[in-house]
Amino acid sequence: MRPDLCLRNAGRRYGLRGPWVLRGVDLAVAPGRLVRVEGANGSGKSTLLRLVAGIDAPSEGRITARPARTAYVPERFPPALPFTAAGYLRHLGTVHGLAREAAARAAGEWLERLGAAAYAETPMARLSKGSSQKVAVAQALLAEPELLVLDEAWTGLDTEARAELERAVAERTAAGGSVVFVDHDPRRLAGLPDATYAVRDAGIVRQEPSQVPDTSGPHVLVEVQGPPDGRLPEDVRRTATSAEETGPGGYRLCVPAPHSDVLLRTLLTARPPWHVVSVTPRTPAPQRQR
Ligand SMILES: Nc1ncnc2c1ncn2[C@@H]1O[C@H](COP(=O)(O)OP(=O)(O)OP(=O)(O)O)[C@@H](O)[C@H]1O
Repeated sequence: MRPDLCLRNAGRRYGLRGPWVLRGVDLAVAPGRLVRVEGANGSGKSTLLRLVAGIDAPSEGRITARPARTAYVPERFPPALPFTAAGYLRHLGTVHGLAREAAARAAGEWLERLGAAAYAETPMARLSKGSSQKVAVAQALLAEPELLVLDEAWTGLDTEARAELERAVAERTAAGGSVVFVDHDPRRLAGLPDATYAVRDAGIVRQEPSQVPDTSGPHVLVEVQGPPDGRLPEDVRRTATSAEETGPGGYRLCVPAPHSDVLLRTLLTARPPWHVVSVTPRTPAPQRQR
């Protein structure tokens, strides 16, 4: 099992005498964990994420056990690169260690998943802001990162691509990857993070988990049947907003719609596999998030 990524007494300031943006930060991120970072404008969220991702080094303290396959979506992506979208992704794929063919395949798959296949051969400098953001997201997902760091990565994406990125996050954590993210929308992945930290006064403060799970946004109800003494897989318990026992080995799960694919795959590939009795949208249908 991969060790936790750890920040130990980490501090960062810009310039030799600049004020400390972060100081004395201790943070551990375990495999498979989803961590949200929040805080006021200019509090140091991006600084913390750059340290976690290894884009920037701490001015003091240490960071240990960052996985080799770490990927990062920056808050601002440089779009004026001398590549086409697919060319850039193929290049990044090989930088991330993929063979050329695997990089080309992954580039195509992610452009397709994010709804940007039509722009594959468009020069990066000519992409719209939204398409450019899709490329920024695709480059991070290409090589199945063990640590994925997302700084406002949803900003600028259309509704479908936002949902796809939520699915990709669920896939990463289900596969044992860690995800650390900042998003201005408090509903983003609501109810799913294993921990939330607020950046405040140059430190981080762990936030208490909300007592009431956030059930806003589209959900689906999944009825499943396992062996009579079957325990729901841990990943399924974490992904579901609620799990009501309906009989020996039977459960009615309520799950945020973007995570239903991953939840179903986890159940169907469990040993022994679970039987999925029904999958229905939760009614009354909540308002679609815009
Ligand atoms: N490269 C840099 N050089 C100098 N100062 C910087 C640099 N990057 C960030 N800062 C300063 O560090 C502080 C924290 O910035 P940071 O971008 O980490 O905060 P943030 O919480 O992500 O902000 P926002 O919510 O506005 O994106 C700010 O005062 C900012 O001006």
